[in-house]
Amino acid sequence: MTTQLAVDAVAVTKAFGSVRAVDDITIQVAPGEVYGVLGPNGAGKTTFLRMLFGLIRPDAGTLRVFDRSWDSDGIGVLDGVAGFIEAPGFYPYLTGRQHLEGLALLDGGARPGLVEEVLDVVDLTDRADRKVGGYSYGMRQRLGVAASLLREPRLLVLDEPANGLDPAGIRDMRALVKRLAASGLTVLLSSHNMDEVEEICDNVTIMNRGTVAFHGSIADLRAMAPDPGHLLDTTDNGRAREIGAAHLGVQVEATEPDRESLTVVGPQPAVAAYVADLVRAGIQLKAFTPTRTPLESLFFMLTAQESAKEAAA
Ligand SMILES: Nc1ncnc2c1ncn2[C@@H]1O[C@H](COP(=O)(O)OP(=O)(O)OP(=O)(O)O)[C@@H](O)[C@H]1O
Repeated sequence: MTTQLAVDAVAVTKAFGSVRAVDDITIQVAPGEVYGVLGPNGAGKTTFLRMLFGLIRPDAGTLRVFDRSWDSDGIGVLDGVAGFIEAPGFYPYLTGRQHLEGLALLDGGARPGLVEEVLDVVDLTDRADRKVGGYSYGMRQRLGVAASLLREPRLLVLDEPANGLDPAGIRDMRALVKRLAASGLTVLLSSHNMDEVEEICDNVTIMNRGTVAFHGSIADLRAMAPDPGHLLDTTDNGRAREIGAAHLGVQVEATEPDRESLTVVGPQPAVAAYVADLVRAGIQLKAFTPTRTPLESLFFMLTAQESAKEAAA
């Protein structure tokens, strides 16, 4: 028995003039999973999602959603699919509830109680009768998700849902996506934040300049991640470097460009042993802070190398 894929995009390409925004991308999303499309600005994430929603057509490749394609099924592709590209738009003078009731009417009417249900899911019940003009950005994003849920979708597509949110808004949005995923909904989301994708996704495609830089599970990604790095400043950085040179498993170097502090890279136990040796040698730590997380470093490595090559050229 074959499982019908929620999204089955094979060798999809889209160019705008000389820019290949999406270049031979294959993305397959199984039902029930949370799939992340991760990449820096301009990687092609939104272009891919716009093709999925039929807003633009691919130049090449095939794109099927629950086994339907734009060519053979037209708008039927979007049966069971909901979401938004970039930020959802609302009328500031209408309340959250009025928006949802209006949208439900436009969509042919919602079953009784559904508006209340989706308001509850996105945690907006208390604010439902306030005008959207007074909503925070995070509340508007959540209202956008509520509007999508009115269609009772099987697949929810979100384009950088946490973009522009403050830390509390980011936390709430991630919690919401996790709740939706736990309810069995398939979620495809784009992001440029590695932590976000690690926290909420099962599988990920990392895009860079239209192409796939990595494709696989979050566990595979973690296995590829480099050792964590720390910025270290001590009362005697010269001696700290010498002690580092004698320590197997850690790399201690002057931090570029000013070389005033040290960068320590290595697996956590080796770094802890090195720091303990510094203390034993009477060297005091003035600063010891993590630089990028291992996954952030990996994301940077996967996506920055090509950009750096182009900049150099
Ligand atoms: N309608 C368009 N016309 C011309 N170029 C476009 C168009 N849409 C996208 N592009 C270009 O295609 C590339 C990919 O853009 P896209 O918006 O898909 O990236 P993204 O990964 O979503 O980035 P961001 O995180 O900034 O939204 C960029 O170089 C962009 O300038």
